Amino acid sequence: MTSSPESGWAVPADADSPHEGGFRARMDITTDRGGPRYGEFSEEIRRLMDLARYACPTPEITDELIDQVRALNKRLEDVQIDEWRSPAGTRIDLPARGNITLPPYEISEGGPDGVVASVTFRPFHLGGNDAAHGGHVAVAFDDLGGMASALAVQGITRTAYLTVSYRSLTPLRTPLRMHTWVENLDGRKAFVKGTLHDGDRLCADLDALFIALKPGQP
Ligand SMILES: CCCCC/C=C\C/C=C\C/C=C\C/C=C\CCCC(=O)SCCNC(=O)CCNC(=O)[C@H](O)C(C)(C)COP(=O)(O)OP(=O)(O)OC[C@H]1O[C@@H](n2cnc3c(N)ncnc32)[C@H](O)[C@@H]1OP(=O)(O)O
Repeated sequence: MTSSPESGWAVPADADSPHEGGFRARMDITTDRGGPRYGEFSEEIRRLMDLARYACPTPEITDELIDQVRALNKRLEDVQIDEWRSPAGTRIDLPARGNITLPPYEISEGGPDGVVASVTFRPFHLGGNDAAHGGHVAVAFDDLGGMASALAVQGITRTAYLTVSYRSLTPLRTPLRMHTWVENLDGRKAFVKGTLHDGDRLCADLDALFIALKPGQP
């Protein structure tokens, strides 16, 4: 029997939710949701994705894995909550705020000169030829560009456009340096630039516009 893909999806926000338009009425930045070992849990999920990406199981092992993953999914279905209160995305003590859907990064600088982070694309971010998928590079730029603009406007911003130029292959399994900064702030518009380097080699650069949301703006 296959499980429905919708089961356990999208828990709607309730009356206690801090959600208000595109803003978080309360910035619920946490370091304790999911417990002290939540980072280890996230890392095991990434490892699962890495191993699954390159696995070639026998039909018998596929049968066995389906049962095991279904049991894990059933356990996770029991602890679903809305996006505003899940540890993934709000655990600022963990790589990429604990958000397992982002390429894991660790921020070393964040301020008026923008954001500097070490980003490591994992085996599951493979595009081809042992290099990162360009879409995943754009995801990292979107998040860290969004962070640079949020710092500059002191509020939540949304991507209006995002252009990535791929200058050379982006390696997997290698700590890379991503820098994003606001080049020009014009009212609600934050024009953001960014670079991604492997040592001295430029892998990609960013040209993006982020717009500060108005209070209550959906
Ligand atoms: C819970 C706590 C978590 C803890 C977090 C800890 C710290 C948090 C800190 C920071 C956050 C961290 C990271 C950030 C994370 C993620 C970033 C990812 C962001 C995204 O991934 S987000 C999804 C993709 N994104 C969309 O889904 C956008 C869909 N879209 C819209 O929502 C609207 O379209 C919007 C809002 C963009 C604008 O709409 P609007 O109505 O507000 O404004 P309007 O249209 O009037 O534009 C105002 C001025 O921008 C110009 N303008 C607009 N668009 C333009 C374009 N494309 N090109 C050139 N100019 C443009 C206009 O021409 C005008 O210019 P002017 O004022 O000069 O006339």
